[in-house]
Amino acid sequence: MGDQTFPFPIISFEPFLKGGADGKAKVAEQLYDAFHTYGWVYLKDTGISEEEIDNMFKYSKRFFDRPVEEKLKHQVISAAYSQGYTADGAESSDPKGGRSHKECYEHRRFHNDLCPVAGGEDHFREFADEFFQKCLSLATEVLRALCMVLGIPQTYWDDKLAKADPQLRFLRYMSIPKETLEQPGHYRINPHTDYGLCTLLFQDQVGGLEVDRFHDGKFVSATPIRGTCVINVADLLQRLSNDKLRSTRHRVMQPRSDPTADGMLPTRYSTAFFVHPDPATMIVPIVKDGETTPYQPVNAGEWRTMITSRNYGFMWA
Ligand SMILES: O=C(O)CCC(=O)C(=O)O
Ligand SMILES: [Fe+2]
Repeated sequence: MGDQTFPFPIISFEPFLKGGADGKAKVAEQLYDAFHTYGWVYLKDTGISEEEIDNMFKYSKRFFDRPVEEKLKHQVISAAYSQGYTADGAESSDPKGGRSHKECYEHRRFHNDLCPVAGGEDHFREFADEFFQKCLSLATEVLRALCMVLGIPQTYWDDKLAKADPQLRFLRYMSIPKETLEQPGHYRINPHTDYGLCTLLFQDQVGGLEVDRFHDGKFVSATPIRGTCVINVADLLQRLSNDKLRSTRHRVMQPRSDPTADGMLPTRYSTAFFVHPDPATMIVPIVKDGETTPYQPVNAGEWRTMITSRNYGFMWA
């Protein structure tokens, strides 16, 4: 299947942020349709500008350009506390043991001790706190929009997000030989679903992100579009919505458009914001009349620690 036509909806969020009741309802419907069909949407006019995104990537690059010994001082040390740096290949959600060639820096608003020291040379921590807040505001509005179509009160998320501890993840996919990625089991990031409520994703212009839109193993390119933020449903929202919203598999491969002249893949940067609710939240499926559910209620905090331990497992084995 070629993807000449862009395979995902691009939705302006402005009518939700600034419009009246009709505008809000329309955006909520559009989001619901996209999340129901694909689990995946491109949002524009999010309130986070192109300049702010460019600036965020500058901070990210400066962080990853630090010497590896320094980055390792901030290494993630516990699953309940997934905060800090993971080096190339250190995290993988592939049950078959696939290798993901990336480095990450996870920033959270609580338990911040592993963060690079506040006021450091480029004020990375202060910057990350600020960007985190912008992402949290946007995510809160997106989740509120979904209340309108899921038939739950607008206030539903208030207590679940007040003490929520989402995760802002800066990623760098280092430049590696194209040949390396062509070996079986090697990825920039292996196919996976995210495991919080939803994820905001900002990507640079390199490309390579792919999505299994209809859960049939046929991945299509989620091409970068400047100034947009990709939003995807993750496992907890799928459970909560009793499968009405789909947590969609995705991966990062070599960009389809490329092969580089010297056989090296270009460095790629992306930044994800994984929206996890307050760890005390119970995720109880919303089951409408006449429906059944395959899901038991789960505690969001235990769920997160369980999956984080699995993904980072061997670091602490
Ligand atoms: O880098 C990307 O575009 C995707 C990252 C991702 O899927 C993740 O970190 O869960
Ligand atoms: Fe992901």
